[in-house]
Amino acid sequence: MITGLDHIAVAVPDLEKAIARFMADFGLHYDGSEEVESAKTATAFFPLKSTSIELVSPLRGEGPIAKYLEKKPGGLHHLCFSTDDIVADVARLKALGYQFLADAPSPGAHGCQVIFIHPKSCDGVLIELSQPGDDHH
Ligand SMILES: CC[C@H](C(=O)O)C(=O)SCCNC(=O)CCNC(=O)[C@H](O)C(C)(C)COP(=O)(O)OP(=O)(O)OC[C@H]1O[C@@H](n2cnc3c(N)ncnc32)[C@H](O)[C@@H]1OP(=O)(O)O
Ligand SMILES: [Co+2]
Repeated sequence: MITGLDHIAVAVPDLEKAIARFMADFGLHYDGSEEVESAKTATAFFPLKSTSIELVSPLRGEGPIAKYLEKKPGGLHHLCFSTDDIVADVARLKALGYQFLADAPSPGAHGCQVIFIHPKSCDGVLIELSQPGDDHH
């Protein structure tokens, strides 16, 4: 079931510039970057008490964030909820009529299994569900 808010994602055109901004201007702890090949997205995380800010950026100019940035200079991109049983939550939400953007969870950052719900299923907000991998502490 949903156990918490895993992260809020901000789409940025220039990941390095945004990392420097969140470190220098907002004093957040930069926890490293990760290029998620399967999602064609470059990510950088700034853990906060019990959640994180995730920066998401095109990977080599490609991926869903590239498309998103064609229309907007950047912005709040998605909410990600942590779950301790992503398969059960997908089945439950599908039965409630939510449209998922994939048939099954796929690898996300930090070895998590993730899946997305179409914005039109949730008042225009893109929702991600994320289940930590086995080695997640
Ligand atoms: C998984 C690695 C990492 C992690 O946390 O571990 C990440 O979070 S990676 C993040 C990037 N990956 C994704 O976003 C995957 C899911 N996203 C998608 O499949 C697409 O971006 C999708 C389906 C949300 C939109 O696809 P696309 O842009 O090709 O379609 P449209 O432009 O036609 O958009 C359809 C409709 O949705 C609105 N839209 C698009 N993006 C968002 C958004 N982030 N939040 C809210 N609404 C969004 C768009 O404006 C269109 O609305 P309409 O009214 O029809 O114009
Ligand atoms: Co995310």
